[in-house]
Amino acid sequence: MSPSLHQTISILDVPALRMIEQDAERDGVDLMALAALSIADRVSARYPSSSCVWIAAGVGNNGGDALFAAQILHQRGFHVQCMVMQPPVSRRTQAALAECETLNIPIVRDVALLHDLSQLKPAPNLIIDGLLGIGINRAPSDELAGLIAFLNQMNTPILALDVPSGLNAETGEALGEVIRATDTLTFIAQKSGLWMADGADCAGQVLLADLNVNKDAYQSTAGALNLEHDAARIKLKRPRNSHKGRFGSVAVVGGHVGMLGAALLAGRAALAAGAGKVWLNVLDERLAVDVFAPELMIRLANANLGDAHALAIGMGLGQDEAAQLALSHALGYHKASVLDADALNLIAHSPLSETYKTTLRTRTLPAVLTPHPTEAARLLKSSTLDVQANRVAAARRIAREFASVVVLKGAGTVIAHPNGAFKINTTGGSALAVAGQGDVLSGAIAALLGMDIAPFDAACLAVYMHGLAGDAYEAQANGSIGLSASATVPRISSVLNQWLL
Ligand SMILES: NC(=O)C1=CN([C@@H]2O[C@H](COP(=O)(O)OP(=O)(O)OC[C@H]3O[C@@H](n4cnc5c(N)ncnc54)[C@H](O)[C@@H]3O)[C@@H](O)[C@H]2O)[C@@H](O)CC1
Ligand SMILES: [K+]
Repeated sequence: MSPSLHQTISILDVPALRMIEQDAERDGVDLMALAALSIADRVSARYPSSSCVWIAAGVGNNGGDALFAAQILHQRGFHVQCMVMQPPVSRRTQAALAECETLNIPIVRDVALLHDLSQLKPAPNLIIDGLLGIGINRAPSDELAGLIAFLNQMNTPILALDVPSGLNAETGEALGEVIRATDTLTFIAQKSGLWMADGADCAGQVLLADLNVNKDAYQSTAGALNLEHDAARIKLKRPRNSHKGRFGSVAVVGGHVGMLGAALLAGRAALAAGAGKVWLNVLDERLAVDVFAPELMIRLANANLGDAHALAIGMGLGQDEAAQLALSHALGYHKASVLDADALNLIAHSPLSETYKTTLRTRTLPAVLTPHPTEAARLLKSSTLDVQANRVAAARRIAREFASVVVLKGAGTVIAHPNGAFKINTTGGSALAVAGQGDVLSGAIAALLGMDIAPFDAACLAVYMHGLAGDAYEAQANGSIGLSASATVPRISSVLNQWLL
């Protein structure tokens, strides 16, 4: 999707959407009519009125949106074919169906007839999915699942209404068979499930029809999409009259025997993201120089860290006693810090675990923790499945419990602030799902922290830029395979420079 830049696009949860629905009803605002008009306008803008549109409607108000849109499209001359497998339970949807009947819009009511329908000519140019919206509360029944599977295999663009049917709007979890949409036209506000977990693959291009609802009074979840960031841009702009001392310095603490690569990647990424100076404080004493990045200054893990503005701790750190001492040493400096990998594992489970937690909780400047789902599960003493089942809730809980900014990586990276605010990232894809990308991201976050960008902003911006680097690769390579973490490093500089133009 390409939401307009430099504005906050808020995410609402289902209770907030329900409140809006009730308030609109009380005030006599017909949101369903507005939704139907926005659907019809979207279709009219993309397809000539000679097009054939199949419209699948469910028993709830999602089906009502679809059936009222069917009427408008029919009146505009589109060749409309509705599918209503079960009698509507929603009063408005019942009324919409009755009006479709009055207008003699063809309606298929028996799933067994679908096979015949697939033989119909003309074939559809577009399928509109109004089967299930935010009211889904169980996996689609066999009959519904059959219809969803049938529509998915039609090889026809699908416009999902509000949410692809079968998807949990908040968690992004597919509850069973789920519509794989080309586009999703979502109403009133963004939903987190459209951007994460299965939603990242099922929602397609996400478009927002806000139905003119003023959402200020309903921001219960304090969530938003992670887009570009004007405040950080000001900090990153470089006057001609500059010197390296103005751009902050970073120390990477990690790189135990056999795991030096992680520290090297983080260090190189910090340089690529604009850090003025970067040290590698490593546990493997044998590393004298990075011949591919000789500007990295190498010293031992327990060396003085007082000269660094920001620390990246944990990349290839290991978990032995030396690693624990290095973590204690680094945390003792109370610098702006990003903690990843083994630093997180040691915080979750080690003899010094409670000490580390207390240090994090008593910091004046929150640290940034960057767990992947399994590391998040260790921090929460739960399971990876539980974390993935509600990524926003997991990220917010870690942020609260550890008084830290949290970057929960994965499809739909969640950035959570200890005060409950969160963002869901809108860039990046499977190109970044390879070894070493976490080290690159941590290095980039540390570079921004070193420039005195606030932890939550630094995390949001680095995640966004890292995702853009992945997207640029996918566009260039026509696919997501083959981007190494090392090759991502120079792309971080490219996207930052382009963004600062
Ligand atoms: N919230 C709002 O203010 C607005 C909502 N609108 C639409 O209304 C939708 C929400 O309407 P509803 O609350 O009626 O919810 P849905 O249209 O999602 O449907 C809920 C109904 O489906 C049933 N159901 C749930 N899971 C099922 C399953 N797996 N298989 C079969 N049936 C299942 C439920 O028992 C309930 O009867 C939104 O997604 C949106 O499309 C729009 O009209 C615009 C305004
Ligand atoms: K839907």
